[in-house]
Amino acid sequence: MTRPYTARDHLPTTLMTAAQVKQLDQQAIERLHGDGFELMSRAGEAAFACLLQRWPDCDSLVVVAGPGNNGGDGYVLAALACYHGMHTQLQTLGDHTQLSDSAEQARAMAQSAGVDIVPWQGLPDGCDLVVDALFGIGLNTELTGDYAQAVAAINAHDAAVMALDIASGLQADTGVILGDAVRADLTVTFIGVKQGLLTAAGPDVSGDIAYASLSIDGDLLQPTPDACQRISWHVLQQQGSLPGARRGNSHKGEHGHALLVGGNRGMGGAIALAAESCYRSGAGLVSVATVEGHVPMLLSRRPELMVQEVTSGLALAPQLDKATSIGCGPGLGQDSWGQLMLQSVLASDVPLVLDADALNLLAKPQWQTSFAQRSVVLTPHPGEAARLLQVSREQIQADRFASAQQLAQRYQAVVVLKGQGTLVAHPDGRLCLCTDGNPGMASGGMGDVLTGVMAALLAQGYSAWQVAQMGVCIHSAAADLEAQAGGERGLLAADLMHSIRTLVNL
Ligand SMILES: NC(=O)C1=CN([C@@H]2O[C@H](COP(=O)(O)OP(=O)(O)OC[C@H]3O[C@@H](n4cnc5c(N)ncnc54)[C@H](OP(=O)(O)O)[C@@H]3O)[C@@H](O)[C@H]2O)[C@H](O)CC1
Ligand SMILES: [K+]
Repeated sequence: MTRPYTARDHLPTTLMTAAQVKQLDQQAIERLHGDGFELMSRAGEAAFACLLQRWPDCDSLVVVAGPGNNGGDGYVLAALACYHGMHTQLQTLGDHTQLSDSAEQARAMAQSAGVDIVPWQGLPDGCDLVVDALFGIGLNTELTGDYAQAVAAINAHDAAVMALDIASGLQADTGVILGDAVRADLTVTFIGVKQGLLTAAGPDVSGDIAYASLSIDGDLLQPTPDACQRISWHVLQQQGSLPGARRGNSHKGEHGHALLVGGNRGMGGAIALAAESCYRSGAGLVSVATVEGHVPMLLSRRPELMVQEVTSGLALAPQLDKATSIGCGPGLGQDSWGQLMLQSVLASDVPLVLDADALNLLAKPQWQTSFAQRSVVLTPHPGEAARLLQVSREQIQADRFASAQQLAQRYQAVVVLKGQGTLVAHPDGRLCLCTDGNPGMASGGMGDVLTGVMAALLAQGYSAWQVAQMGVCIHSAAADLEAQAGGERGLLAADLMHSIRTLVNL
């Protein structure tokens, strides 16, 4: 059994915004007695080392350098490539007479190394590698004019692409693309891993990510309380934060009793998936409250389940009394039955995970509530999040970090904002980003499986904050293991069950 470990697991667990990195840049430069060129040289050297490791046979490259210090990094790298005997051309965009002192020194270094420095003229055929030194964390508006043309030319060229610090066009804080963005095979990011590399469009354009601290003093790299933390199954396992194997003398009563509410007419599969993943995640007992007609299907699939056909909120009450956690939403529907079920669930104080139609009902004005005194996890995808905040899906995705935090604040619950680079937000402002997961998860039922995992962990007594992090990482890591075994396309929600069981025991 391979343990989940992705290419992102070698990255630091503290993620940063552009402002936080800029502040570190300045502090580091102060400690270098104002010598910004020293730091820029280290950036160019680190990037060149990654180039040699990734493309040892690279013989010719074109560096596309912008008007700022990202361009400065490019000049340093070009000089090193030239010293190394590579055929090196550097094409400049923007007014190079406006270069900072550090970048001016780097330009002089490239000139003395014999780099062929010319204004932007398009990319020659036959070069092995294009280095994107157009923009880094100073990008502040959409790319236009020559910059947009250069990005399009880089993306159209058949050479490999290495981005310095961040793919140009990608917004460092949100992972949103400003107009267009370079699509890199490798991004070498400096000093701090920008949070935008790992969510929204970041993973689509960054390629593999290498991190270089530039040997700045360790005390500068200590995580700040408001920094977003990177999590994964591997990270949680290293921290000893996963359930792990059970003690010998335990019995089912100790592992909680989860109640799953949903499976309206025509949606029995959703609650079946949630119920099975709940058992597979270690719940001692799992009950299901659903509509008439689903009992045979559920019991034939999972005879261990206790299934009740519930027709009213009153009939749900005995189930609620016995439960140590509730998962409400998979296949719930928004008709009168679904509303009756949600009404009873909200009236209870049992730890709760809400998903799918439970969230869509909660978003309606007449359902508005908050959960300050209850252990609750909400698990919206961007569309459900948009309804919960009465904004558009585009607005949610425009700044996923802010959206997740707004939701947590608004509902006083832990929020899982699903999607590429799933985010976990706490009402007190804490924020995590999960780097496990893959596009194969965009298939029906994956959210139902996650609800079951979370209901099981809540039933076992973990806090909502622990449950959200563990649940997301176990669920995504299981999907990674299944995708590695059989491919992302055609990955089905039910495929995760075996790996979920394995990952809660490792
Ligand atoms: N010594 C250091 O600080 C180190 C920095 N590193 C590298 O530097 C970049 C950050 O460099 P910076 O100069 O702040 O900005 P950029 O190079 O990313 O951008 C250049 C300037 O371009 C302007 N800009 C922004 N957006 C656009 C746009 N859409 N179109 C045209 N021009 C744009 C902007 O200037 P303004 O005057 O408009 O603000 C930018 O300043 C960092 O990413 C690292 O690569 C070293 O790595 C470490 C040392
Ligand atoms: K760049």
